[in-house]
Amino acid sequence: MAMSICLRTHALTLEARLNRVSVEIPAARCCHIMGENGAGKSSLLASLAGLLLPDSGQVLLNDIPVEQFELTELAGFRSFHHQNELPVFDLTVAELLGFYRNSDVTEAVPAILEDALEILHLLPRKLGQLSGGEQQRVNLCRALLQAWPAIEPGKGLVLLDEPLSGLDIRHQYALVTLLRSLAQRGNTVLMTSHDIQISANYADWLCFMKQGSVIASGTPDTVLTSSNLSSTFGCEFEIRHLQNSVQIFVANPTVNPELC
Ligand SMILES: Nc1ncnc2c1ncn2[C@@H]1O[C@H](COP(=O)(O)OP(=O)(O)OP(=O)(O)O)[C@@H](O)[C@H]1O
Repeated sequence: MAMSICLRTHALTLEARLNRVSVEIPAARCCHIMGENGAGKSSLLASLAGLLLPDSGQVLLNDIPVEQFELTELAGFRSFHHQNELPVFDLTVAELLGFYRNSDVTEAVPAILEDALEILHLLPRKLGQLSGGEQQRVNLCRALLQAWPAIEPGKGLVLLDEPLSGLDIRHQYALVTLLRSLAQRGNTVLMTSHDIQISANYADWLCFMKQGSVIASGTPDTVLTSSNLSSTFGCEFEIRHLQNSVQIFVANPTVNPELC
């Protein structure tokens, strides 16, 4: 297997966003970061990408401080997908992807990406005329295409902020299956997620955040507990283990009784 990328942070601190976060993300795994709104997931992801400088602490990428990499060097092997970032101007999908596609990539959309994201039929369309979910798929394709020469042989780092948001259920499952297979090739994949059910079943590694801190991280069989879920999200959960999957039920959602 190609050498894969490992990420580590040491006491990463960013005022009111990250509070001395020390966490290790294993190489060649698909890691899902979970937590309530404002927990610090996007801030951690952007710091790991080398795009957000901490007030103190460090991000190490294969044991090298991330700030020692030139941004152009990072862009060659690291994909970064933000939420809602498609440009508003009047480009077609083909024109946008053309800007980001590395010249080593010969296909308009590599087959493995097309299988999951279904982009080809959208190529002639204007960006401003796409639905929200179509825009999200194009945006994900753009991020992966940019570093595809590194990702294809399993040497990439893929960081995606809420990639499931806006996708229909079929595309959600197609995407998490794609991401798991990219990790199996050797890529290190990290994504934030609000879908506990999908993350419980498709992550190799889970990271739970609360109020700027990582409160648990590890393989699902070690950290996917009702106690960790309850500390992270502030409601009660029941976890049922089936033969090949895990089902999560919210046992006691915290809502205003007057609304029931
Ligand atoms: N650019 C910014 N400047 C200052 N504070 C910010 C900035 N962006 C986010 N924050 C704050 O930092 C904290 C963490 O935000 P972050 O976006 O990392 O959370 P998140 O876990 O990704 O949330 P969500 O699930 O809502 O996307 C929040 O309190 C947020 O209000």
